[in-house]
Amino acid sequence: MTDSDTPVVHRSGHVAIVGRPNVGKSTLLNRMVGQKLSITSDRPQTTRHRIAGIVTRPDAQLVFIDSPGYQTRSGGALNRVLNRTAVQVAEDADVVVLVCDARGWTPADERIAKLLPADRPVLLAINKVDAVPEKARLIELVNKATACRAFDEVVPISAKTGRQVPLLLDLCAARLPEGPPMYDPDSLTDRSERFLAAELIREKLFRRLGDEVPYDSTVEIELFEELPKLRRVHAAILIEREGQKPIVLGAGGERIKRIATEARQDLEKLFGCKVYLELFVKVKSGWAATEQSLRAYGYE
Ligand SMILES: Nc1nc2c(ncn2[C@@H]2O[C@H](COP(=O)(O)OP(=O)(O)OP(=O)(O)O)[C@@H](O)[C@H]2O)c(=O)[nH]1
Repeated sequence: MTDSDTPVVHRSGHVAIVGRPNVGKSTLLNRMVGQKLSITSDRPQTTRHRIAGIVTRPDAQLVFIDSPGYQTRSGGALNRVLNRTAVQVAEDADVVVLVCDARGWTPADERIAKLLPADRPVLLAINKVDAVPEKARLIELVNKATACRAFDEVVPISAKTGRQVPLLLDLCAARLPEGPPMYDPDSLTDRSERFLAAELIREKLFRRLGDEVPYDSTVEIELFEELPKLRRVHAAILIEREGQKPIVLGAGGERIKRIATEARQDLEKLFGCKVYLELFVKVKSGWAATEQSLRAYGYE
C-alpha cells in the first residue's frame, strides 16, 4: 500500500483554553495561532471576551477559544459574567486545555479543574516551565493536579519560548472529531478587525498604565472604516470618573499618544496596511455596574 492509498482523516473542532487569571492562556493562544490575536499583560483578567484563534493544517482545523480567567473569589456583575463565559466556553468545546502555572498548583486551579466537564478530553498544560528549573517541583505539581481529577494528558510547556507547544497542538488535534474544516483555511480568527482593534488598544492601555489603570476602563470603537489599503479607527477609552482622565492622558497627553502609537503599529502589522488611529478619553460613569450595560459593550 502506498501513502496515497491511506485514507486521509480530517479532524476539526473547538478547543477551549481555560485557567485562572494570568497563567498565560492568551500567550499560548497567540503562540499556537502564530499571530497576536488575544491580548496579554502582567495584570490578571485582561481577557474578557471569547476569542477564536484558528489553526488550519492538512490533517486538522483547530478553533481555539480563549476564555476570561476564572475568578474564584466572588465579585460584582463583571466577575459573574466572566465566570459564566468561562464555564460555557469549556462546555461548548470538543477538547479542553486547562492551563496552570508551573510555579505552583493553587486552590483556584483545583476549583477550576473540578468545574470542567467530565465527558470530554481535558489536557493539563503546565505553562511557564522556563521559570521552574527544578524537576522535583514539577513532579510535585503533577501529583497534586492529578490527585484532584484525571487528565487525558499532562504536558509541561512554555508559551513564551514555544517549548512543547507543537506537541500540545498535536495532542489536541488527535482528540477532535472527524469532520471538514469549519472556517476558511485563510482565516485566523472569527473576530472582526474592529473587535481586534479594541482588544489591542486595551492591551496597550493596560501595559502602559500598569496598576494605575482604572480597573473598569474599556475601549469603544466609535468609527471603523475599511478602505482598500487603509483602516481609519476612532476609539474612546471609557473611564468611570473625570478624575481618572489625567492618569490616562499623562503630562501633555504624552501617555495616550504613546498608547495610540503602539496600538497603531500592532494594528498595521495585523491588518497588513496603514492605520489612522484617533484615540480619546470619555467618562462613562457606572458602565460596569449592571449586567445589562455589560451586554451593551459586547460582554456575553
Ligand atoms: N516565564 C513565562 N511567562 C509567561 C509564559 N506564558 C505567559 N507568561 C507571562 O504571564 C503573564 C500573563 O500572561 P497572559 O497570556 O496574559 O495570561 P492569561 O492567562 O491570558 O491572563 P488573563 O487574561 O488574566 O486570564 C504575562 O506577563 C506573560 O508574558 C511562559 O511560558 N513563561
